[in-house]
Amino acid sequence: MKPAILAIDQGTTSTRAIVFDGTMEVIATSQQDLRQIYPSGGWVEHDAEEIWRATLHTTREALGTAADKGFAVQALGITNQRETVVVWDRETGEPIHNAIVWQDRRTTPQCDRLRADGAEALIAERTGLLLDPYFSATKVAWLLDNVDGAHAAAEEGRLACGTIDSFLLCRLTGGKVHATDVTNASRTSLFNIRTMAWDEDLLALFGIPAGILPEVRDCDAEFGMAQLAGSDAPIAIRGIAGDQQAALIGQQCFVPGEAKATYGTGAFILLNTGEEIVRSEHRLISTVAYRLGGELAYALEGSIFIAGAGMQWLRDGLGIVETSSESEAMARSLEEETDIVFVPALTGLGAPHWLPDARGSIFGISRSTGPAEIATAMLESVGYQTADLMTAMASDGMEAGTMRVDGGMARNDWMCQFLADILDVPIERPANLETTAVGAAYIAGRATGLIDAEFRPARKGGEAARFAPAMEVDVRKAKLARWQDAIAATKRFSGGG
Ligand SMILES: Nc1ncnc2c1ncn2[C@@H]1O[C@H](COP(=O)(O)OP(=O)(O)O)[C@@H](O)[C@H]1O
Ligand SMILES: O=P(O)(O)OC[C@H](O)CO
Repeated sequence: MKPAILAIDQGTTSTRAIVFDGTMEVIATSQQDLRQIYPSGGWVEHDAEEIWRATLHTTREALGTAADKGFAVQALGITNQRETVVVWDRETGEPIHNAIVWQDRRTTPQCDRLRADGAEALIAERTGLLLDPYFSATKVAWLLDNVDGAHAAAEEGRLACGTIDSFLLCRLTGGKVHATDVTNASRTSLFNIRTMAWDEDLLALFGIPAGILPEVRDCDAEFGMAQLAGSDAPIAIRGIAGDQQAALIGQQCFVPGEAKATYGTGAFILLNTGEEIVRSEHRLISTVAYRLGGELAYALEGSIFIAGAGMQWLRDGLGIVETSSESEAMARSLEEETDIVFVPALTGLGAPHWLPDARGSIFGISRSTGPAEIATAMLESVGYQTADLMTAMASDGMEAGTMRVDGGMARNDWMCQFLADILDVPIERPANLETTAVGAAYIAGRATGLIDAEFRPARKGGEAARFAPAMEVDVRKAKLARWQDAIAATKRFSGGG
């Protein structure tokens, strides 16, 4: 049997298992959608058991296909939606509640209280993050405060908590390993990105007992062995990274100044800043990019909460598009530029605004507005939000000359061209858009010697697509100005500006 590497990519909307060979060629894939649970306005949950079942199902399928093709998986990398938290019983392994998802806004009041108490500066200084319900700490505190007996159980050491990587790792190792990696830890608001350790002052601030937290390891550490159906032997877990950091690795943005943008449920732009923690003056966050082979790198990040999720809402909520991919033909069908502006603040606004209470708006509609105009405005909103982040990065002295894109929504050629036009930079898209899984497999493959550290997988798999800016300057400026007006109006309407 030939050696192979398995990546588990547990995303917001689906769980994927992808098997790669030593040259990062895809051997087998399996994917299962994940149910979104909306118990109340602004609340978003996932069933952690469903995530676990999907992990078992997809890995079994992918390992089976790989075996049929003569491949035996020898290393496993995990990558995951970040910030989403699970609290579980150490004894039984059972979650005490649904996972609270990164998009969930229920802890806005807690964040407001902490801000009023003047905690924001300390949090920013230690973690590189801002005070926002997006990050894990207030979600964990909410679970401990709202599930019967949880606080006492946590104090007595009977509970464990972690991001999705940590929950899956615990399950995959039969409850033996309670750990996470530096990238996921850096998203919690509890991890000091200078000392690279949990921060006691922050734990006290958020009211979280240290005993429930996982041990933090490098991305390419030894994380234990997984016994999976479909594999004769236990598989070494040798890689963990949050999905956006894994995409940065998968796109090989290893040199300071290199950046990528991933368009999935949300959209996340990460720019490698090397050994330096770059502090943004424009409300971007500093985060850990990776620690690989002992080398620590940081990133500057802009986080957009609604990208593909907007298209999902048009499909599942409004029913005005049948499939996400149909939006491309709809945008092409318009005979002239749309001047409709859609501010998709469906779960608040992320960077650079950070307004959890903001809600969406659509400007400029008329009797002739139909599904195609709305879908196009939704696609354009992704470009405008990206432009805001690129402007913020440039103002912080970090200019990206080109942008490497990936994620499910980057399949949309119309949107990639609009990105090139509105950002006025070339857009590069790799042949394999699953760069998140590539990144996770690359970490595990490199750690086990199955792939060479110098190997650059994004260059593989055929020609990457390139989209060159083609929009007239005046059109671009007018469009960006209209977007800024719409943002200002949305902020005013939401009481934030
Ligand atoms: N051709 C397309 N045009 C627009 N949006 C798309 C297209 N294909 C997929 N999407 C959107 O991309 C998202 C899926 O991307 P994916 O990277 O799998 O997300 P995640 O990792 O967040 O679960 C969905 O929100 C979907 O609506
Ligand atoms: O699951 P994705 O790809 O939408 O990524 C979610 C992010 O990690 C949230 O920070």
